[in-house]
Amino acid sequence: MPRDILTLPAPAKLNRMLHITGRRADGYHTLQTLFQFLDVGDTLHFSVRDDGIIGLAPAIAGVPHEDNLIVRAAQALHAETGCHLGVDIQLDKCLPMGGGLGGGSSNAATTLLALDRLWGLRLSRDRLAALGLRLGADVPVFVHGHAAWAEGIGERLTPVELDTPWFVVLHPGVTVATASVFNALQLTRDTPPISMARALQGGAPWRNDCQVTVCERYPEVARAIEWLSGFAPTMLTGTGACLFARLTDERQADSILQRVDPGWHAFKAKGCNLSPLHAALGCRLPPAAGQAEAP
Ligand SMILES: C[C@](O)(CO)[C@H](O)COP(=O)(O)OP(=O)(O)OC[C@H]1O[C@@H](n2ccc(N)nc2=O)[C@H](O)[C@@H]1O
Ligand SMILES: Nc1ncnc2c1ncn2[C@@H]1O[C@H](COP(=O)(O)OP(=O)(O)OP(=O)(O)O)[C@@H](O)[C@H]1O
Repeated sequence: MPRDILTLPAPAKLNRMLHITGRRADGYHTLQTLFQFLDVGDTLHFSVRDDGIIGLAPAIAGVPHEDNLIVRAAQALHAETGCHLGVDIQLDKCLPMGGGLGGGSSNAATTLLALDRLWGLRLSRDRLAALGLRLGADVPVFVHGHAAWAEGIGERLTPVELDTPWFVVLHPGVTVATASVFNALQLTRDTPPISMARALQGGAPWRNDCQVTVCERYPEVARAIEWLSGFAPTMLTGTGACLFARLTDERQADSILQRVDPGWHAFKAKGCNLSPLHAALGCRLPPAAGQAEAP
């Protein structure tokens, strides 16, 4: 008898603002960022198996099985709990890789939450987030599932309520390696820390400290930002290459999408304060510490 299949989303995230405030001894950069989810993303289908094998299909071109964050998340649960169950996972990949939308991290978080449920592990969200942090700096926010003010390397999270506009997200067709941006000599990495309240109340304009460096190295990103800024305020997410414009309504998004350069890939999406993953799992919103309108 085939087992039941659990189907869950792995949404994208945006960094609505991103400040780099320093660099730790281990090379990782300390950030202050506002994370928000989008109502679009990848989809994963899970089916438990008894033999401990972790199957994933289709493979992602250029990412060996053992390096895939989905497989690494499942293996991390095996190591943490001694569980001997396995799983077959089917991945419907929609999000661009290395786009600053956190697709790999989101895939990992969805796997952690799905297998926690399917394997009957009952680990706390904090423990799953700590496991996830070893896989990537963005995994904890996807595990906790609420829009958040993040500090540290992105793991110290405070839930917030942000405005939930429509966005156009544009991928300018170039791949940006996160590590190369963080290693750039000219990167701004000394932005003075601000309080969460000040960020949320618009006391400092929302910007992304990686944007200048990424635009210098990738002229196509600069060209795309200039084009999209002609319609609405536009910013890089994460270390790029994707950018997003915050719109007044869905019709404006549709109108922009009709004019996008054929060499670029763009889609519309709505901001969400509760992750679509947690909505699918039936989780309630935790109380938010702060509320904001984009300044
Ligand atoms: C910039 C953000 O997109 C903001 O959401 C994320 O912090 C990036 O998170 P991520 O893609 O999950 O990054 P990781 O896979 O953890 O790290 C990739 C590489 O980026 C650099 N890195 C990453 C995050 C960080 N806070 N400081 C860093 O210096 C490190 O060289 C690291 O080896
Ligand atoms: N399941 C996965 N999905 C996507 N990328 C994966 C996956 N597993 C491993 N990777 C690797 O992780 C890299 C980063 O992928 P991801 O899509 O998370 O980047 P990103 O959108 O730039 O994320 P971030 O905003 O966190 O920097 C990919 O280039 C790929 O080599």
